[in-house]
Amino acid sequence: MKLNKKDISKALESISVSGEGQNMIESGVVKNIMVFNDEVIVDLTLSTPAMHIKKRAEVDVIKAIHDLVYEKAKVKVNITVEAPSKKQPEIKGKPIPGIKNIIAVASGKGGVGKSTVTANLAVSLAKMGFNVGLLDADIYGPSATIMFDVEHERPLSVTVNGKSKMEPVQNHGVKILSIGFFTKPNQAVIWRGPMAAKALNQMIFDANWGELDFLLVDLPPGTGDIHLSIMQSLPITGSVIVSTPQNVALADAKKGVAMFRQESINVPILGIIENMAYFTPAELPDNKYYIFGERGAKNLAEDLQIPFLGEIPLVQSIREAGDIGRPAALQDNSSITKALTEITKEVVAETVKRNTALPPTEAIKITTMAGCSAVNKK
Ligand SMILES: Nc1ncnc2c1ncn2[C@@H]1O[C@H](COP(=O)(O)OP(=O)(O)OP(=O)(O)O)[C@@H](O)[C@H]1O
Repeated sequence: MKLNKKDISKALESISVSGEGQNMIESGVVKNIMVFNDEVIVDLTLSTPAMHIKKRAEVDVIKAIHDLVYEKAKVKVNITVEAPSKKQPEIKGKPIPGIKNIIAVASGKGGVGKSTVTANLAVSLAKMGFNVGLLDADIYGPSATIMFDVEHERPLSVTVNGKSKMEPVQNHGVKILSIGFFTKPNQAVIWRGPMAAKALNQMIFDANWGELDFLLVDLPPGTGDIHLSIMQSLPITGSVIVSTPQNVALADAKKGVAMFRQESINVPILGIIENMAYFTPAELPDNKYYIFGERGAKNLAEDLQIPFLGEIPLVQSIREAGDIGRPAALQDNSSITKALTEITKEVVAETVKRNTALPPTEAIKITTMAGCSAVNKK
């Protein structure tokens, strides 16, 4: 059987590129198609070295040609990886209409309070007048549903412009989607990179987020495959790293920084937040006990030349507030709320600085500054 190039190209249009919202032909991933009788050679250029993404691209091409053109075609797929050549941090992925800034919150080590910090940043931003979304991408231990007291809710399906979309659940002024909405409590879920990436892509691109000034993404701890998938499919404005001052946490935070700085990822780092910086007992509010060491994250920020965004003490009420689903930043005029507000202002200020230094794409413009004087800093 003699195949023709046009049919092959048409078949490849049925394959969508992860996170791009475009098909393989439109996105320019397919560099060349050669046809000799029943043999087809397809050259692809991908921007990610991740093994599972390369494998998926190859399988998708073979399947599309077999299903849509000729089931006995002999297909060969050549894949080259072209890492983005620019050294400058840059915004990647297709801008998501309506979402102005996407901030990834990462930690390296687990249990350092990344989700607690993300939840508090989200409500602080909402209190300042920003439109805020929170995407809980922590596939290993999603906790946003508990921290926002929406554990028993489920996102509804809505129709937007004829398309069915997932409506984020809303509480405390924040729109929330979490991998926790789709797993059963007490069930250990083992997500492989591609599965998790697919679920997350749906929560990002098939959700009705509406207009957002900030979408905070609570990443899983660590620096694995799933991070790579998220970073490379989303136009991430910048990342925030959370660490305790302890050496083991700092070592992992360093790996997190290295991951964001890696050439193929290259996401700007907005700064480091030191969580559990010291312990202050409620009955001795002026005493500080440096349980996990002193100034560790601050020193790390200096060493790596990354902005230090502030410190959060280890306080029982922060843990309690998270457990009852009312993040501590919602308390009126407490010293904790003030500390969290200051850190949030730093995050906004760094975002604005970052956006000024980057090309002004739709993905990174901030339009609402309501209530935030930090933006006029420096
Ligand atoms: N500053 C703090 N003061 C008191 N408790 C805190 C503080 N920060 C976090 N915690 C508590 O520490 C525990 C771990 O926090 P959290 O779940 O936010 O960590 P995490 O880094 O997101 O963990 P993982 O990503 O590994 O699931 C929670 O019980 C939380 O309430």
